[in-house]
Amino acid sequence: MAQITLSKLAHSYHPTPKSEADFALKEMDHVWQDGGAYALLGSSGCGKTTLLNIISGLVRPSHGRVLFGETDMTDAPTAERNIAQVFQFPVVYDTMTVRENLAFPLRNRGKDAEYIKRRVDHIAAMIGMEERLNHKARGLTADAKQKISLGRGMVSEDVNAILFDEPLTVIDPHMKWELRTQLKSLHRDFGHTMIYVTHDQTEALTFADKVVVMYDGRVVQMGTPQELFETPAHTFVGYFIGSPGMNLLDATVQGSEATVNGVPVQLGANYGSVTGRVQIGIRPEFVSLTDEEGLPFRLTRVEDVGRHRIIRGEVFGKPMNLVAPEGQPVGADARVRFAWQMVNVYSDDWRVAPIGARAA
Ligand SMILES: Nc1ncnc2c1ncn2[C@@H]1O[C@H](COP(=O)(O)OP(=O)(O)OP(=O)(O)O)[C@@H](O)[C@H]1O
Repeated sequence: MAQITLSKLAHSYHPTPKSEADFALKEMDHVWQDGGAYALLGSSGCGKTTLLNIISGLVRPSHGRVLFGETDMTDAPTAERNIAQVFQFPVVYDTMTVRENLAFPLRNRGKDAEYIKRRVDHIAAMIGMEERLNHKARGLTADAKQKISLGRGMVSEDVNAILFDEPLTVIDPHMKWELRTQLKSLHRDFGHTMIYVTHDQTEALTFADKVVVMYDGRVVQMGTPQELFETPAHTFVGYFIGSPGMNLLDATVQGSEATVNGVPVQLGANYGSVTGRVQIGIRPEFVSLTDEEGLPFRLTRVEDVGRHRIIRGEVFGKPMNLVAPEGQPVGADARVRFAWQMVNVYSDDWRVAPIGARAA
């Protein structure tokens, strides 16, 4: 197993890239810790698959280096990298049995028959295929085949990393939950470095210790689920993580006070003088309705979602959602106020770090 370092890594599929827009991956420097469970999250086309394929060696980066531990692997072929990769759709050998498919990576690495049998039996139990080990893969359903692909990805104990590219897309919802739990326990037992690509934030947040959010070819934040929730580093993280996402309002900020359309809003820290396009961000969980001072709120809709309600509306024409306890009355001329410790400040979409504590 190995720590993976991406050093000044960038990738363009154009032979002669002319501007940033020609890069599927913009320059990045990141270290993926040995043994970490990472989820790579972002909308379609943001570069997730490109990044995985660069780590596994299927794509050679046009710029920068990839290191495993201290070893430069940028030009090493896939076979030398000792990485297992599971794709969105099954890759199985139809003429082989389930057992032969699962054993394939171990045979390739010259493991002995007894070890192979033990590992294959163990993995077959994890993916619920013990009964079908001697069946040919041909004729199995797509979801059974995908379980074999997953099993084959997990069968080697000594891989540098296991990369999963939306592996549960074709799996039925109940089995999805079960397999995700299995992956998590596999990670606990063997401590493989795992990188798991998904569009789905629930999948990402339940699987990973660290969630890596990509937007437009960049990693915009690498953090724990709590960090992504409390201090989104970019407005995209605020919007993408959470349901509903973070509320954003244009503002001016001076010291520990923001002003939104002339109305003052307290902040939890001192930000000095912030320039650029300044916005304040607040999660719906930290917004409440008030009869006292606050920002004027125009209600548009109330959704009952089990134990709480999502109250949707507007503040100065901009969307403002809040999560409220079940049954909370909403007045026609309500105001909203924010838990000021939980307000974040953004300049040109990036979070601004406070420069000190708020003045008493
Ligand atoms: N082989 C290729 N040749 C040219 N452009 C490509 C190639 N593969 C991907 N791209 C482009 O690179 C960008 C990033 O694509 P990538 O597949 O890495 O994104 P993704 O986040 O994995 O998307 P998805 O979630 O839809 O799979 C996209 O603009 C895509 O069109």
